[in-house]
Amino acid sequence: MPSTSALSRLQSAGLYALELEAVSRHFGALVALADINLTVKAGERRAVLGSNGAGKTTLFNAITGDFPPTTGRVRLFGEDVTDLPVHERIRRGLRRTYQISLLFGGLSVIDNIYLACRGVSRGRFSLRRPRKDDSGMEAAETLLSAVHLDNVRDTPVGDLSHGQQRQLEIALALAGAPRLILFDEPAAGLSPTERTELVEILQALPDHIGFIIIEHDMDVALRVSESVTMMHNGRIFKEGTPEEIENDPEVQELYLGHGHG
Ligand SMILES: Nc1ncnc2c1ncn2[C@@H]1O[C@H](COP(=O)(O)OP(=O)(O)OP(=O)(O)O)[C@@H](O)[C@H]1O
Repeated sequence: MPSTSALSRLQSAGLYALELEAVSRHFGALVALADINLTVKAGERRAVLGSNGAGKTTLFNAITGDFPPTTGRVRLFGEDVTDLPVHERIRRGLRRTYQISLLFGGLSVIDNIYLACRGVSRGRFSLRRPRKDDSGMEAAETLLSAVHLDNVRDTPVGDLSHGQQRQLEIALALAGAPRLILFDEPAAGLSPTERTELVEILQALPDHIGFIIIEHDMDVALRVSESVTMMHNGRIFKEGTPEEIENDPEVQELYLGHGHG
């Protein structure tokens, strides 16, 4: 993983983690994304906001390749990945979390993280129980702490609270060497205390890991991001700093005034 000084070199060299050029996505006659131009710098933390149906998840699907764009180009770290499958984008450091849980409920917390670490490593996979000095296990222990789950290390995932499961999903997204993570509504269904913990976890991520967060909770979204993209009807409606977006009268009229967050 690059260090912080490597990050500043990348940024001063003008390297973008993500560049979307005239990206659109149609579902039959429905235009879910229309002519999206978006750049995210290496290490940048960006919130994507917008009301239901604005196109936020479709945007994530276009970036990951789950649903490739109908037109337009997607570049990751300077490389055109528009025609590459999902796993090739993962190899290049892209990760995502989903609104629905994809955890192995019968396995322990540490085993879920270990499997994620092994899944993205290039070594041979073994069904034997890992040794303590297994490098995948060391990485898993580090991620366990990063998401504040040390106290439930050996607990079956099915016995975790909803909030702990969301924290575990973040650990899985951190497996390997992520450079850009897409978080899809990580605060959904969390209690106020769990939201505070989520903010702490996201704020403490290493500087070189950039992320884009879709989040209806404005407080969470604005506290963890340095830039904000507002979407409306499949288009980018506004971009700015969290302060600019929060104080923008049009944003307030369109979004904040309608009971979101
Ligand atoms: N697989 C699909 N097939 C058909 N229409 C789809 C599909 N996925 C999304 N859409 C439509 O595209 C539009 C954008 O949906 P999208 O899920 O991206 O919005 P969103 O901003 O993520 O909303 P939410 O906040 O509710 O998750 C909506 O009109 C939705 O119904």
